[in-house]
Amino acid sequence: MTKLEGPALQAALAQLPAWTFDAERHAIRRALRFADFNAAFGFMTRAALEAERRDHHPEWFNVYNRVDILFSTHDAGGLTERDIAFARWVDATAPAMGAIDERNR
Ligand SMILES: C[C@H](O)[C@H](O)[C@H]1CNC2=NC(N)=NC(=O)C2=N1
Repeated sequence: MTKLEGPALQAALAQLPAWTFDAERHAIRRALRFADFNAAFGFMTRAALEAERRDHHPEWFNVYNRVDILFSTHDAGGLTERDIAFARWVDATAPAMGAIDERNR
């Protein structure tokens, strides 16, 4: 899987307005907030099963109702289409489970 660079990277990021690009990590981040720990962990459980299915795993951090997600393809040293695809899954799944973006608080 090729690391996304240049115009291909810009085009991919343009499809993911809810995510921020971390240039240092060559990764994307999204900070979610749920109603409570149960809702946050429910999302994480679904995401964990999805990660296993994809063989593609997030770096993430959870405290109570917050889930901070970072996607990067470790084997490629940066962002690939696999991260973009999983980010789209998060975008389709998290709002339906009550998530809102942490910065909108
Ligand atoms: C052996 C195994 O398939 C690899 O280590 C996979 C597992 N999950 C992974 N997840 C992520 N985010 N990046 C990887 O490079 C990666 N590699």
